[in-house]
Amino acid sequence: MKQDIKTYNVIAKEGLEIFPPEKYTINQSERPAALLIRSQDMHKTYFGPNVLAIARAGAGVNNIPLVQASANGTVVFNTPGSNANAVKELIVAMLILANRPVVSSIAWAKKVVGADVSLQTEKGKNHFAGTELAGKTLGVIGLGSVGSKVAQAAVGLGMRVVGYDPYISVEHAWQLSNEIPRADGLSDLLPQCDYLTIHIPYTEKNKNLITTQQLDLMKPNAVLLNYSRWGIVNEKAVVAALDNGKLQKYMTDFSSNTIIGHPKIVITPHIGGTTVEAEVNGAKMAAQTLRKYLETGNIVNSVNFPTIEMPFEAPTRLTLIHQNVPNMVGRITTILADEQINIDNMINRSREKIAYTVIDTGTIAEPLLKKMKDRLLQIPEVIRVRVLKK
Ligand SMILES: NC(=O)c1ccc[n+]([C@@H]2O[C@H](COP(=O)([O-])OP(=O)(O)OC[C@H]3O[C@@H](n4cnc5c(N)ncnc54)[C@H](O)[C@@H]3O)[C@@H](O)[C@H]2O)c1
Ligand SMILES: O=C(O)[C@H](O)COP(=O)(O)O
Repeated sequence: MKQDIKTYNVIAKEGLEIFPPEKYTINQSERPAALLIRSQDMHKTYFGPNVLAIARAGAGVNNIPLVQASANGTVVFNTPGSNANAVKELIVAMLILANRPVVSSIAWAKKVVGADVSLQTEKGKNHFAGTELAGKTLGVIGLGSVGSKVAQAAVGLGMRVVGYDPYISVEHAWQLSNEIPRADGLSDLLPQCDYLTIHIPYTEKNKNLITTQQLDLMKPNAVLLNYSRWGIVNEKAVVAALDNGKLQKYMTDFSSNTIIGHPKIVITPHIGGTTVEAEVNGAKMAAQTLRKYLETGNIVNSVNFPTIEMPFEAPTRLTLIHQNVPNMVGRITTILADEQINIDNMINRSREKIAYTVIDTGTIAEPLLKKMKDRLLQIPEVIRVRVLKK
């Protein structure tokens, strides 16, 4: 039977083409096997326990109720790094726009007409003097896929860059040149910055990471950029800091009624990852990850399940999602032994409260397969059992 993939938001066709029509339908069923989304607010969008997986084409997963998904046995994926270059390029543009009056000078130049246009523009350009980035200090909070690229690009622009990420991955640390010192904490970083850019996920812990106390530590006249998420920066504190002249400018991808219309705030409409290339990258990565999970049970790039990659070589594969409690493997394998089923290969991994077991076996007759699945599902801690055939 074909499996249906339900999409929300604009998903690039290059991603949808990864699902062959002989195996999949797209948006054809009320009971989809999986969802392919971008920023759709899944806290407010019902998805039933039948949904095996949700793939987020993009980085941020704060739009997905992860605890509920894990309890359902729904694996959630994202596409790390798929839009990092797009965000990096926009940050470079915003850094330049912060102190070069490009937009206002273009608007002015449009209005200068007449025979002496060249003379008039030459005279008027003095009103549009800016300042340069080279030699200024950029602080980067979060040195993941986006932040590490932003930091490297800023070094290329001649900026002095200081990074802060107490949880940096080894992979991202390798991508940073040794010209980028790491700050020990925000109180070390903030007083150094002429520009501060934030590239971290929205989590309970990161909510209001930048508020009055942190803004007070910043250099007078600094520029703050938030292309991470609404809520990481306290907007009321930012408006106060702009109004009392402490902060020069706030540039963000996230609009709200608190900041709209403020003369020192520049808002872009959440376009950080909105490039043709990033949308194609994200859609393809999400679709490939989903197909891998649906067809082999293997899990990569999940944000709520452990990574498991076991070559699918045997005729039958059982995948079990269960609570991470002692003796689960013992109870599962006892049932298989009872039913005289020989295990070819097996793997078990856990992540916080969830565990995942993959078992490969020879060919099993349908009635026995059904009996075994029913017995496995009777273990109270087992959330989901799938049977995959090669
Ligand atoms: N504006 C956009 O369109 C757009 C596009 C892509 C990503 N984003 C946002 O940017 C975030 C980061 O994206 P990414 O791809 O770089 O993710 P990532 O997971 O690769 O990197 C995030 C980094 O932040 C670090 N971090 C977490 N909490 C921190 C804290 N309190 N202080 C310092 N570092 C901290 C992590 O250790 C990690 O290295 C996403 O979660 C998303 O919300 C926005
Ligand atoms: O987290 C992300 O990847 C970005 O915020 C992009 O979101 P979008 O897919 O809705 O453009």
